[in-house]
Amino acid sequence: MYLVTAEQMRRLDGETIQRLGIPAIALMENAGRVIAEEIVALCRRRGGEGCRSAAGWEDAGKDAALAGAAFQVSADHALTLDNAAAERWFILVGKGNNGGDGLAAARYLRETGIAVTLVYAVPPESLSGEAALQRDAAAAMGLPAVVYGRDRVDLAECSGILDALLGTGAAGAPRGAYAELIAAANSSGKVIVSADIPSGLNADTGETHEPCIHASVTVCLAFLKRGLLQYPGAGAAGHVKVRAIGIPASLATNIGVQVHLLTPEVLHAHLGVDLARRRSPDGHKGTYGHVLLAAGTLRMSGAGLLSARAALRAGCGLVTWALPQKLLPSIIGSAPELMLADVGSNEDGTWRAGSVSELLKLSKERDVLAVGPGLGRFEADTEWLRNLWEGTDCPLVIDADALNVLADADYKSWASRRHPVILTPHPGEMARLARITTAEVQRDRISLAMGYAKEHGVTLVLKGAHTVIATPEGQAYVNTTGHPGMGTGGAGDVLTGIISSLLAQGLNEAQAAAFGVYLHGLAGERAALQRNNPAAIIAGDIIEAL
Ligand SMILES: NC(=O)C1=CN([C@@H]2O[C@H](COP(=O)(O)OP(=O)(O)OC[C@H]3O[C@@H](n4cnc5c(N)ncnc54)[C@H](O)[C@@H]3O)[C@@H](O)[C@H]2O)[C@H](O)CC1
Ligand SMILES: [K+]
Repeated sequence: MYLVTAEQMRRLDGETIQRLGIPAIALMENAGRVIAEEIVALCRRRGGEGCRSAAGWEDAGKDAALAGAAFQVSADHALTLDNAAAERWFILVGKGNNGGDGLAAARYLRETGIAVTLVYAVPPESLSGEAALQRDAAAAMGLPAVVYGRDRVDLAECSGILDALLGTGAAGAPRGAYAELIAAANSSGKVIVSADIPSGLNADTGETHEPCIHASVTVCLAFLKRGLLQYPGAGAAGHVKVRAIGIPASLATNIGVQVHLLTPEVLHAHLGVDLARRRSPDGHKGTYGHVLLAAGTLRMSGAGLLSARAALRAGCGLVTWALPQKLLPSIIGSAPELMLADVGSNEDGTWRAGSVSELLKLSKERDVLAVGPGLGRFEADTEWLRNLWEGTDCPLVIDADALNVLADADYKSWASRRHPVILTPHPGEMARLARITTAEVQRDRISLAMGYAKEHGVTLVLKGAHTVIATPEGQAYVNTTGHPGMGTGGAGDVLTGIISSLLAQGLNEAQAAAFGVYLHGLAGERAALQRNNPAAIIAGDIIEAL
């Protein structure tokens, strides 16, 4: 599934209308219809109607077939509601096409028997184009209408509100009547369904203006808008339903949309990942790759252990953990499946810059080098990392403290590598890398990750809610697995282990980063189910759930 910006949506809209010749009003009709369907579905869930209607329809079909009927008259199930008379919806209508969608939805809702009242944010005469056609159709159908500011309206006097004030054409914070209606809708305490995006949301960045609708459901039209996956917008959108309105998905490829929702389908069809993870019957531990991990200090030995164990659980054949000598006594025996490589250490258990020659030697017979978890900082660490960057002939995964080393270096001047680099920063580490604040990182994670990956020629995994994976070629994937309970010490170390393991097994950098992030989140979800509470999980549980 594609994620688009408002600008890309305009182009897709234009292509459909101009190149395919589908009239704009047809798209708007489809939009109105699917919005109405989602409102009916919501009313059904609320009224406890469940699947009764669906079963009834099926039975009627069966009866007709048994009776040998030549034709069958049935209600439009998606727009049928048993308790319609109990529903009264306000439709908040803006001046643009978002308002037009709302007007179309109002007509469909009225047909189900739901009482609807149009609440115009602007005088209806100011609507134009397709929205004006919808205004006239609604008026011809006799739908009651009020104009905000001119007529009295109490938004609490309804069972639900459709927010069709502002969509992808909005610019800046809602003004005037729009702002007042949004504030009134939010404080009404009524369920709110947003058409396309919550009004007041920046469709691209996910920033919420003051005020912004807080929806229970957002019926997103045609393609997911990036802002619905980025916080705080993702929180304001509630449950997001993406519904087709007649714009072919293939157009997104034509106009060069490069951001995808990370689903099994995208992993398989777009990235070419073998989700079944078949292993060859005559494979052996050498077949599945060997990870070299440089991690851990006396104070943070657990980080290395978590990465190493996660790598093994994710399926690679062998893991060698290179670690400071002082750590050895406490680690020996704690993970018998691992191979340990003593690279010496300073008195206090920290890394020695001289360990680099040993690492370079070890890396020659390994398939991946992962550096950083629990590494700490040490003297001449920039030169140490530079040597690994320039001297290793295998993919490199850089995490945690090694990212901070990188942030201090002018690494764009380092020799280019034949093999890929994957960086896995959390927002704080990303801020140091990009030399901006964490708030600036979070403002538009997708654009930032895409820009950084392209500029620096790395595959970037920007962690956090909806982790973003960006490739140097300009593709990006936004993850949906995982939950806030995974914000726990060591979860990132586990991810580094998983990604490194997948690289060792022969996946390319985009596949390993995307599939690794996806699996990590899925394992976190499974661990939360096993524990009965997301907050209770610890990093080790994620490994065991893999
Ligand atoms: N993309 C599609 O294929 C389809 C989209 N549909 C819907 O159309 C909207 C986008 O419509 P557009 O007319 O471009 O813009 P809006 O309705 O979002 O609003 C523009 C309108 O609002 C006024 N305005 C803009 N910013 C503000 C502000 N900050 N405060 C107050 N007023 C503002 C301005 O005057 C403009 O006139 C999309 O989201 C879909 O819902 C189609 O209906 C189906 C096809
Ligand atoms: K809206």
